Amino acid sequence: MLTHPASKYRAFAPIALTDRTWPDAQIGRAPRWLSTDLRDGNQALIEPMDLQRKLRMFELLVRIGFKEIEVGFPAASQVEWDFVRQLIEEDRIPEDVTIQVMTPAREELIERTVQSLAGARRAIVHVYNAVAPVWREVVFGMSVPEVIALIDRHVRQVRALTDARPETDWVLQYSPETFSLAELDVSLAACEAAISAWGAGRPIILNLPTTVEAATPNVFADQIEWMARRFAGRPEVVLSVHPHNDRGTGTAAAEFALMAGAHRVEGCLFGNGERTGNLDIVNVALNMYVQGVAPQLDFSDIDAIRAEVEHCNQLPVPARHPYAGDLVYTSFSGSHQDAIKKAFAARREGDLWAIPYLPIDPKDLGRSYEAVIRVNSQSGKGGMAYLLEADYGVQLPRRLQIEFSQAVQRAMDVQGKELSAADLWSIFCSEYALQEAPALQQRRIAAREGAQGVAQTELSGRLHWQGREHALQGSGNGPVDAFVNAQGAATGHGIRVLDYQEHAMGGTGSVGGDARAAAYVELRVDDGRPVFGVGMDHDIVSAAIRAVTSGLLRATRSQATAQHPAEPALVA
Ligand SMILES: CC(=O)SCCNC(=O)CCNC(=O)[C@H](O)C(C)(C)COP(=O)(O)OP(=O)(O)OC[C@H]1O[C@@H](n2cnc3c(N)ncnc32)[C@H](O)[C@@H]1OP(=O)(O)O
Ligand SMILES: CC(C)C(=O)C(=O)O
Repeated sequence: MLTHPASKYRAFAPIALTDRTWPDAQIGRAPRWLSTDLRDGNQALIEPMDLQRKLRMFELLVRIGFKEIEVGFPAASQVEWDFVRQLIEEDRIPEDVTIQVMTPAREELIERTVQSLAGARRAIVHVYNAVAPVWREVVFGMSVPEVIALIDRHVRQVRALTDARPETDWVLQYSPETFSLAELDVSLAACEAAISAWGAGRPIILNLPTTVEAATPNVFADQIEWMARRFAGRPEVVLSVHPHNDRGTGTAAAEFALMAGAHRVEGCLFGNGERTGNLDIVNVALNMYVQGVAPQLDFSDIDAIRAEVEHCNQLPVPARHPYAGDLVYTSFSGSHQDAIKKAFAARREGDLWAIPYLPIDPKDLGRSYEAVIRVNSQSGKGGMAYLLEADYGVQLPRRLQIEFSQAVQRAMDVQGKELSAADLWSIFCSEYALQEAPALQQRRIAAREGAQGVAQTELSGRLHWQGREHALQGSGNGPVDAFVNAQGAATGHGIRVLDYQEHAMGGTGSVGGDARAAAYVELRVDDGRPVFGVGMDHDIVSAAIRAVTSGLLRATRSQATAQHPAEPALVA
């Protein structure tokens, strides 16, 4: 790269429009949309669509709700011609949909283009020619007056050919190609030439492209406002824009252009198109949607639409693509997951959408919440807890989440890749000894009145504990207390319950397939550090008893590790 890029590249000159009004405007309703997937999108494909793929794309665009569809460049190839003929002859164009076809301003191509539309109810003939200096000087070798004369001649030709076919309702679209790079007065003169050759008062679409993005999108907005002022009060003129994305600002250019007075927007689904693509219509439409404006296009099943577009274009939509990529509703990082989890818990039916890090409800686009949170080394306790609750129905107390996240981090350090909900569940089951913690056999529980009329619980049973069968007997102010006392007496450990929580189980917990209840107990054993135990069983008392044995098992294991630490691993 150059140290002084100014020696090779020139800054785009700003537009002299000091009284611009567009920065204060708001987009309050959907524009007219034109999909050019079948033309500009198609001409950029490694392998342009065949008839079958073109038809699938057309039908998809109709289902989404496009009312104007550029179906091809009929003079370019047999497939393009045949497709236009197929749509017309097989009566495949819905009543409320208008097809558009494109031709350069070249006599023989215009003739064939208009012929291709024979029998259409309504059609837009789209004529273009480049108007910017490099094209005038280098590509065509034409002066400005010659360019204007060329437009006049070719639009008159379109008029004569279409007037001869009155059975079709004709609209002309004229594009000063390379508008973004051209002098505004030349573009204006080109547009005026097209209007007068087509006939003053007849419907015409003036389509202003950023054929190649050349400046920041505010400059394009200035260009559009400058042009819009010249056509104000002329209802037959529809001002359309056709942004590309060379600077990565196609979406901003389209939005600013709408604020600056454009009525219509051309683009492609997911931004397919020449080079870095055409404007991504899905992006602009859904940006509107999340501002509360109905875009009049239906993306309720975004994944099915994406799959169909990928099939037709034979190009993938990247994982980070706005609104549609695989990963765009997924958070890996702990603080994001924590905020999302809390906001979902606080959300009530009918609330405005206000979930941190999720600008749109994925369900509106047919996405589930499943992939919203995924766990890797950047994740914290909130994400793990969310996945275990969503998939296994366990509602882990906050301090247990903190304890468990350390076990997950250890697994992550070894494995170094993403952990699924099933992976987390398996770590959870082994960490809390859910399979190993024994149940109390031959359990008997009785209530009796103790001293001063205080209710007491008597508990007895048999517990298989560390290779031996213990006969347990204890009393307390409830079954958990009675069991703790009984187990402490039988095993010789001093056990204190610091916290106890329980809940009925939803989800599909796979420990004890019929588990209906979960219990979490925080214990201090023999004055060691607090540890959690977890139990799941068909009733809450059995779950609580398992939780205490799980906690005791973990505490005694960690005491053993502290007394006999493992040999330090050898570092290579
Ligand atoms: C920005 C856009 O997306 S515009 C749309 C671009 N889309 C496409 O090009 C896809 C379809 N195109 C095609 O199939 C072909 O390019 C066709 C059928 C249009 C033309 O093919 P060809 O006649 O072989 O011309 P080719 O594409 O090589 O080059 C363009 C020629 O047309 C000339 N030309 C372009 N516009 C005009 C015009 N208005 N009047 C006279 N000549 C013109 C160019 O100067 C060049 O001529 P040259 O070969 O004498 O230098
Ligand atoms: C509108 C037409 C001419 C176009 O595709 C472009 O300029 O990018």
